[in-house]
Amino acid sequence: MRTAFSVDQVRRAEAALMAQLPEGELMQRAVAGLVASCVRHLGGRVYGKRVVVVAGSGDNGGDALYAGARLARRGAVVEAVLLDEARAHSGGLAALRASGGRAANAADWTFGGAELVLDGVVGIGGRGGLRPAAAAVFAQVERARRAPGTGPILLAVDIPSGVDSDNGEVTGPAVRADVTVTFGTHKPGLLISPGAEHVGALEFVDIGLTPHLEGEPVLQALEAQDVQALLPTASAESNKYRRGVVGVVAGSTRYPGAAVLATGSALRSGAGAVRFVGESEVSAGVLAQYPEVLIGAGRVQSWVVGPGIGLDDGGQVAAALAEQVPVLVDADGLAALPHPVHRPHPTLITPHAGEAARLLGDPWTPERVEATRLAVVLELVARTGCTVLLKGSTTLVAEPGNPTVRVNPTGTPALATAGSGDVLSGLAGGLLATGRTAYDAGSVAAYLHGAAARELLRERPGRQIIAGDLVEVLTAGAVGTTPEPARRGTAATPSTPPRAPRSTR
Ligand SMILES: NC(=O)C1=CN([C@@H]2O[C@H](COP(=O)(O)OP(=O)(O)OC[C@H]3O[C@@H](n4cnc5c(N)ncnc54)[C@H](OP(=O)(O)O)[C@@H]3O)[C@@H](O)[C@H]2O)[C@@H](O)CC1
Ligand SMILES: [K+]
Repeated sequence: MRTAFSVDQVRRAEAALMAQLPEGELMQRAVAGLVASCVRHLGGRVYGKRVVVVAGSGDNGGDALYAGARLARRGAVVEAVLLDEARAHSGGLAALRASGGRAANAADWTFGGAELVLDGVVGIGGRGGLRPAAAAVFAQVERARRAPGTGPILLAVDIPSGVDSDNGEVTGPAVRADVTVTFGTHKPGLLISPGAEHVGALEFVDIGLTPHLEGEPVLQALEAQDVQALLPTASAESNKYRRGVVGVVAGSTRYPGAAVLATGSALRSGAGAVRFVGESEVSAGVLAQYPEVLIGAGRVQSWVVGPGIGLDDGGQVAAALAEQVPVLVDADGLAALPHPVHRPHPTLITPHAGEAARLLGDPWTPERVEATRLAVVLELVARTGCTVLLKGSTTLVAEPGNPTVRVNPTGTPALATAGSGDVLSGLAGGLLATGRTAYDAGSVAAYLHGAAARELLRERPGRQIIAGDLVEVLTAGAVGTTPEPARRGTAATPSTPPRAPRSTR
């Protein structure tokens, strides 16, 4: 499980650890890891390489300047761009100069080419977007990166400057890195969109902070082995009723496909059986595709209600909520959700940004939801009393009474396709029938759903995924539970899901 902690938690842990260490030791640990990463990204050869260090006035700038100094000592040609010379990190700047590096003021600087650019403008002390001087520097770097030929690798120190560490919000210009090297713990802003799209490949440097991090993490990201452990296992005495029956109320004559997709993925969720309830024409379509489905009302261990049902004038949502079993409400069903929901059984809702905005009401818009996803998922939990899975590029799952939000690391923009949400609902609803909590069912389903898409993209890069393909590859337990190697992101293609080479925190 990867976890992420707030700036406050990091600051307290840092103070506790620093009290045990000689002055400057912690920063030098961070710098050592940073330099190792720079060397790797320079292809192992530093001598003669041109490195630009963009340094702000805090310790993030200090990290970058010390790294520049070490690279200069190994023969790199290092130029520091200082955003505020008078306030630059004095130790770092002195070290850089002593190692033969040059320093320029941002106002007088023009980019003359480099193999590597370090973003040391701000780290966890940053507030808001890049200020104009820093924005102008990175605009030059961006132009060089977009020009034909090989532009520099842009490596962010701790967090891409302009991204809010605590929540991934980006309220102004922000660095879009190829690589981010983060220290001590992951920060929520590295894992949640839109910030996550600025990170590139995420690398983690252990500086010994972990034992000092107190309180619950802000975020958890399941990893392959966590998902494996949370999946239902069929035992020798399993039968379909023991493994759980999931009831699906989905589709309509207008949207018959939603019924087929949600049922198909529910069948592959690990539940023992799927019961479908819907209009007779729609039921016939489902049965034609999946003869193993039970048709019509009956006992279930969970309900999925909402995908493609259209306007819920028949009280289908209310009827499901009245039963003594876990319920997942999605899509059209969300419009009929009487909230706050008061029931003693797990209730999972799975809105996308538009549905979330509608649930929250004025002045929320889908754009505002996308920009402030962490705050939104927590607000939805508070208002509805449900476990909430907020769909999107970095799907979040939050539950009442738990301060830790789960973020899904396997999402891909390729999942933004019609019917994809219906597949997710069937899968999560099926996991609910097997006895998983709403929190686990939602986060495991999101993981497998994303992993299925990645599987398809691996088979045929660039393919257009259709929801039916996802159903085909979704075999809970078989898909997406093998870790992938870290990949390098680029500015043009937003970050691959963060995967740290060495990481528990
Ligand atoms: N914690 C740890 O365990 C370790 C931490 N380490 C490192 O320390 C970093 C934290 O350093 P930090 O506390 O000095 O803050 P930092 O991020 O450099 O920013 C503060 C400065 O930025 C400025 N500023 C603010 N917003 C701005 C903006 N939008 N645009 C431009 N400027 C802006 C603000 O200026 P002001 O607002 O006063 O004008 C202030 O001067 C951390 O990320 C990591 O890299 C490692 O060395 C070791 C282990
Ligand atoms: K930075």
